[in-house]
Amino acid sequence: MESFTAGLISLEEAQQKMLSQLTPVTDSLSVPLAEAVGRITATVVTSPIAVPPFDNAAMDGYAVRLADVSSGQPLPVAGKAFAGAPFSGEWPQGSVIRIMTGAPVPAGCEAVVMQEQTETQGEAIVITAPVRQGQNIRLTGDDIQPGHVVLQAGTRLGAAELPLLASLGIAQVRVLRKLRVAIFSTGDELQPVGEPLADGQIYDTNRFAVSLMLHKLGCEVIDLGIIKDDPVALRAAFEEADRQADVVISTGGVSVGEADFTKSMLEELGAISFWKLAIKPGKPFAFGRLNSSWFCGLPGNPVSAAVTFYQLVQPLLATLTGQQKSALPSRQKVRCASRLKKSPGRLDFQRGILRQNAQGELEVETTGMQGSHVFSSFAQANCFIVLERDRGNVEAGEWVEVEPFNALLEA
Ligand SMILES: Nc1nc2c(c(=O)[nH]1)N[C@H]1C(S)=C(S)[C@@H](COP(=O)(O)OP(=O)(O)OC[C@H]3O[C@@H](n4cnc5c(N)ncnc54)[C@H](O)[C@@H]3O)O[C@H]1N2
Ligand code: MOO
Ligand SMILES: [Mg+2]
Repeated sequence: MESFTAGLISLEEAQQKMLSQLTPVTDSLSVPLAEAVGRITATVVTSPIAVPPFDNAAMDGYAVRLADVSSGQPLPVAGKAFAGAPFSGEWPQGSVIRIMTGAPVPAGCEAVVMQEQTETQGEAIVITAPVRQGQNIRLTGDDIQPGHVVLQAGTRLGAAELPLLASLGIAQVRVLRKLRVAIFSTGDELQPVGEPLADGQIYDTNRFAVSLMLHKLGCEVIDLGIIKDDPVALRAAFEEADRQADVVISTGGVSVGEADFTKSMLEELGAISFWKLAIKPGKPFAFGRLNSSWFCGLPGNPVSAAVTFYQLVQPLLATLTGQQKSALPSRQKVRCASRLKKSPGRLDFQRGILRQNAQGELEVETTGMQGSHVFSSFAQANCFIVLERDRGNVEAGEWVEVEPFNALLEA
């Protein structure tokens, strides 16, 4: 292990230290379903009704009584039941009711026979297959009973959850207030996108990336812009961000250079929880507490900023909103089709393309240059290749762990 990586804390230790300090927000509001996409439930949601709300037919066919069927005689059709227009008349013994899928079954119905298992004889039908008690009847409440918990608190509402609530007639849902996240990037060299570049300047990638990911995660973003590498300006930005936000995220200036003031500012205005992790990229990530907000100092290199956002800020925000499903991504082992360069000492998040090879097996290939300033190879990737801290170079054909990107990084 390289000596200058010896004192770095592991990603797991950092995540544990960070997440164990957090208390989820509880302020909530009630919003209409159509405005709830991406929001997080503040309470459990229970069903006000049974689903299905009445016994109904699962097939187009005939509602029957078993005693009538056993006679084997042709059975006259005594009426019709449609979804939305139940049969309401008298149902004479020795007859059947024509019924459509979703229609309430008439009182006394013991089975629904699908029409393909019948033959018509004038005004009557003959059943051509055995009939079982209860067949093709969807019973009241067999999906959901009234009062049943359909969503836990801390559930992100998306295209599966919101239609479920709609199916229960729930028009409003109680959700957590949005987290307020203040962001700024630091660096004398940074220009906002859309401005011409002067000598020595580069475009501000990180604020754009961080803001975009925060919006995707349903946060309210307070964008404080680009802050110069100047302690006075930086202090003002820290204080303003702390006043306004639950979480403050800066990028850049978190290493040890002569224009890197982020860590000393955090020490001066708050308290550092940890700094410097055994991960690559993202080593100088800093986490701590300001007056009334949590602070994450992301490294300036754009891939480092994106990786630390993904691996640390994402679970932080999930925990602050009490989310049940862990935001920590899952990993799997696949064969690596490329040779990978790696020095022991840090857990490496290389960028890869996970795909099926000609034999139908999953394999991963590198996206090429892996420097923490090389955003182009990040943009081609669909997964991280996660290489253990002590591991050295990887030869083609070796097994590696991959972590497919979740929805945060996918289009
Ligand atoms: N002597 C050492 N030097 C460095 C170390 C170290 O351990 N010892 N760590 C290196 C690592 S690892 C990283 S990562 C970087 C982190 O640097 P900072 O967080 O201090 O960031 P800056 O110095 O401000 O910038 C680094 C790099 O990234 C560019 N940058 C910054 N902000 C943006 C932005 N918003 N958009 C696009 N690019 C940005 C900046 O121009 C620099 O090129 O430190 C290493 N050094
Ligand atoms: O940790 Mo730095 O992000 O290796 O480039
Ligand atoms: Mg620096």
